[in-house]
Amino acid sequence: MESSNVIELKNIHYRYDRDLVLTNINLAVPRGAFLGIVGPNGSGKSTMLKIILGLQKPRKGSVLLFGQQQSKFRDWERIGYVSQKANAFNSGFPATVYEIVASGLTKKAGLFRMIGNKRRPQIEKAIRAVSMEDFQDRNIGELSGGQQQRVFIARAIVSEPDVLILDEPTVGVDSKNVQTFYDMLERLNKELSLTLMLVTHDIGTITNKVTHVACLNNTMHFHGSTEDFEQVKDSELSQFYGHDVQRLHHDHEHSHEAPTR
Ligand SMILES: Nc1ncnc2c1ncn2[C@@H]1O[C@H](COP(=O)(O)OP(=O)(O)OP(=O)(O)O)[C@@H](O)[C@H]1O
Repeated sequence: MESSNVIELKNIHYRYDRDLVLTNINLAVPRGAFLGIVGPNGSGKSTMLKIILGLQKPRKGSVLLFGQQQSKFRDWERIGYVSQKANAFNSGFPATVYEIVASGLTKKAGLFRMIGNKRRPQIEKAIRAVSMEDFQDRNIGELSGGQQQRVFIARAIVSEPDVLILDEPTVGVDSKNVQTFYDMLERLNKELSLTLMLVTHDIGTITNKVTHVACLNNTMHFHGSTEDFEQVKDSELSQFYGHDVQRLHHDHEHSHEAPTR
């Protein structure tokens, strides 16, 4: 039977040149989880994602994907990825939303290979999943940063992966749309049973969305369920970040409290 963890890192060490960027990293992502990875700038978050994706090779430790050693793993279409700064198009970029999403089906062949009409329902389903159906024929460069990011998520899920990995997807999303963006991710996680792994600085916004949290600062300071994360004291978090952090609490958290009188 396949492992219940879709991704596992065991005792990972990584350095680019001199200093260790990642030390003794252990992480297990259960099937169906929505994991938020937080940490200060330069703490190794993107590097950890690149190791999972096989783009960087760790000095020490092992990576398991769906229970299989990464070196033997071939089903890369099961893992969708949207990199940082994926949405940096200028207004003249000559491709429509539909074409960009369709290109997710021909990753090896490049952006503009023609795709037959029989794939149309699959492409339209991915566009609907990110609520961009009204913009299907628009040029990508004419959309806001947040809308472009949705299109890149549709491109990453059009091949129906089991896991979607996102590196800071709310960069370029204006603050009033961040919440609806996370609502959409929560919907993808629940309705499509898509395991989500997301690097973010929005620690306050994510704690009422994600099921698991990982706090990384070269080593793994915390990794566990959101309920357990709620028990981590704010003072410990500030210590780990090196500055004050604001953490919003669950909306429902106080509604269960007994009235004081
Ligand atoms: N290609 C590279 N060559 C050398 N050092 C690198 C390279 N990429 C990243 N680093 C260094 O590795 C460390 C971790 O970088 P990484 O991008 O993984 O951090 P991050 O947590 O994703 O940061 P941010 O939140 O700023 O995106 C940083 O000190 C960075 O300067």
